[in-house]
Amino acid sequence: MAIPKVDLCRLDPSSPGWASARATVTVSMVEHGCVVVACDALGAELRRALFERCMPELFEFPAETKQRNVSADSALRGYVGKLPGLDFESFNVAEITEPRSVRDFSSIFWPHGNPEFCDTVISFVSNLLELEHTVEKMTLEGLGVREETIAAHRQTLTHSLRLSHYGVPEESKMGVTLPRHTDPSFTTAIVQHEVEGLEVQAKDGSCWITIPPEADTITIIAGDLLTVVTNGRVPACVHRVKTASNRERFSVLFTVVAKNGAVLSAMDELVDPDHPLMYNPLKIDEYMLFRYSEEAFKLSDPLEEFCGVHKSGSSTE
Ligand SMILES: O=C(O)CCC(=O)C(=O)O
Ligand SMILES: [Fe+2]
Repeated sequence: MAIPKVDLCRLDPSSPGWASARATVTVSMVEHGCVVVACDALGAELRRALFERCMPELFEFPAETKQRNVSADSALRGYVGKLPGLDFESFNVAEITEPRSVRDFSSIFWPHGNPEFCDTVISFVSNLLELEHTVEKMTLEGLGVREETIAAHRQTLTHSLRLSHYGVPEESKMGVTLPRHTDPSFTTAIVQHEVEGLEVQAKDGSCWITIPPEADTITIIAGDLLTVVTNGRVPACVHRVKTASNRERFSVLFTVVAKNGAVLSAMDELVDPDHPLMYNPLKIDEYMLFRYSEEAFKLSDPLEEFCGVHKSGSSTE
């Protein structure tokens, strides 16, 4: 099984192909909780600058330097070092659409500046922001959400960047370098480069579907927060990283998350007698604390446990 690829190259709402692309994006998001798009968001030169120069240089710095990528909000939004049994490390930079955030991050490593790094990341972010807007608009419009609701939803969003490095997988782990999970985001755009890894679980849980690292494609997966606002129409994508070819791997992720203090609830258009409310309103600060707790790590569906109507309905009766 493969996830079909949707061509969004040179497409805007006035293009003749918009409506059919929108329908395909919506079906893929509803069926798989993800969509693979062919797009011109990343040219060959931007890709090379990012993956062949910026990423290797960044991960070569010593651990003491890397650990200076922290966040005022929460340690979870900074550098995640190698955990026992997991040769995975990652930087997370919050509020990435602010050029100041890119410069502050780069100055940890290059106190005298690194214009190539900053320009590469700023171009990447601006292109991915546009792509993410398009996919979000298509998905929500395709589900029948009104323009005003989409505009109000945008006010709750902020964006972050995740730069990840995976070492050669241990033999005992069968190539799995990041175990099965969903993301606590609205959406995550995942850019792979040359080395395979991303796999999404089929809706019925029967198999893992490999997303090949093709140069012109970007995968956008739905996280828990999109499930809440779409009242369960878009399932959070269950995914993992498995590099069967046992190679080192880099990936870059552009993540759409909720602003601190946001309270998310299902969009009005998506709740009706045929689609009763599935999730109670979710306070993002509380959810993030819960998601990174030891308790939540053990759960197969932390969102349902946290705010599922079915679950809390039965416990408060
Ligand atoms: O590297 C990838 O392809 C996906 C990483 C991922 O799922 C994550 O960091 O949450
Ligand atoms: Fe993920």
